[in-house]
Amino acid sequence: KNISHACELISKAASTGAKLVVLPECFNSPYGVKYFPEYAETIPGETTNALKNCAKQNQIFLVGGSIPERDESGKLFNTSTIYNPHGELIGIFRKMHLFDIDIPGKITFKESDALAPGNQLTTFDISDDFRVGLAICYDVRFPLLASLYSKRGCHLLLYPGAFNMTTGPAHWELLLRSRALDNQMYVAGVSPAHDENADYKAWGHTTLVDTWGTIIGKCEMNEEIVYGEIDLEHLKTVRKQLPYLSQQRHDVYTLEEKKLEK
Ligand SMILES: NC(=O)CC(=O)C(=O)O
Repeated sequence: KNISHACELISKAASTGAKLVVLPECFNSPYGVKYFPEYAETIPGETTNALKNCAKQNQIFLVGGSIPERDESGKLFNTSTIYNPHGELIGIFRKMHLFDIDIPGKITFKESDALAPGNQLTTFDISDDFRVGLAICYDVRFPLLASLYSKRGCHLLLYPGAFNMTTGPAHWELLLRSRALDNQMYVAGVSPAHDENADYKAWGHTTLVDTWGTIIGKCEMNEEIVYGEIDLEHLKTVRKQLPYLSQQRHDVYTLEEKKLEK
């Protein structure tokens, strides 16, 4: 049901002219450690086959939020898949920082009880001068990861993510706007809608922020498609007027990406 609903909404977004569509974290399953083994799929599998067809039929770039993935060795990951308008799988990203937190009386979550972390950054190009980077939810709290994407030349950073009713109101928007300003990039956080009957109650509030840190697309807690324009001229103008990305003191400090095994 979730997969076919996602495909309906993807087609709806594409029919209004969307060229890139992004789904939320864990859009095909409940979000919770006990659910991951039950709902995990291989790639290719039922969900990714449907997404592939959806991207092709609608001739769009599609970022398939995330799904619980089971790899060939049996390990589980929180994984996002990316398709081009021909329906080809052009990349995957596995959540790098697992959501292990304990706020007594509010929320305790330990993704690492079920999942393994990914070790690799993932970018894809929409055109010669438009590069997109991808990370998932808790990854937004790690500014060095976003800076590495900036170093790789990204213009837009996507975070399929499901914050909750404790951390969502406090941090979701602030983090998305911070990552946008840190790196003078467009940033989108794409959340499942709030479901009062779910074990994990998502904060919702899908949000798109521009290079200046302004929110240019947003919804509340209910299900909604959020639309936005990525204006690369605006990005260039802001970076020219406020050139702090090129004013970093790499003679004093530096950031290095390490290449690890998958
Ligand atoms: N669900 C997450 O991965 C992260 C989250 O809710 C938070 O950082 O807060």
